[in-house]
Amino acid sequence: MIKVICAILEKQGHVLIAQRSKHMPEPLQWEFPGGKLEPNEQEQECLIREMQEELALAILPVTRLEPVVYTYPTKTILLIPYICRYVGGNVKLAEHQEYAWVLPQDLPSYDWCPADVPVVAQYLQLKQTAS
Ligand SMILES: Nc1nc2c([nH]c(=O)n2[C@@H]2O[C@H](COP(=O)(O)OP(=O)(O)OP(=O)(O)O)[C@@H](O)[C@H]2O)c(=O)[nH]1
Repeated sequence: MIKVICAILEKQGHVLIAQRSKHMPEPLQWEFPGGKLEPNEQEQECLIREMQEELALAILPVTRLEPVVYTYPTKTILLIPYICRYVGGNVKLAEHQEYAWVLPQDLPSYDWCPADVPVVAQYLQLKQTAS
């Protein structure tokens, strides 16, 4: 099973989401940015590296959410989300087609990678409980 770490990056009440390019698996679907855990890498370390490589952003992982297992036709992934704090930088896209800073309540209206749908639900549930 492939472990994928993704960031729910919060900044000023908005959350960063990214659209996969048409050349990537799951083309044009939206995701929480991140990537595959490399051998001998800690989850938080992976996320910090991926956010720098893919978006030129410095972040700090804060809260680990419940991982989601999802089976695509050719692979099974374990998607591990972290709520993250923005530290610095301006978004510079290296791989994605598009990005957006969106209000939490608008998250469900995007065309998500299927593995992310329960992550969005979990995040909104957590926000509701916290407020
Ligand atoms: N980064 C990220 N990947 C996700 C999410 N949801 C989801 O299903 N994935 C899947 O997890 C897999 C690994 O993500 P990745 O960004 O490192 O993968 P990739 O296939 O583009 O990388 P690669 O070309 O280096 O193998 C992809 O198949 C991607 O579609 C998500 O929210 N964030």
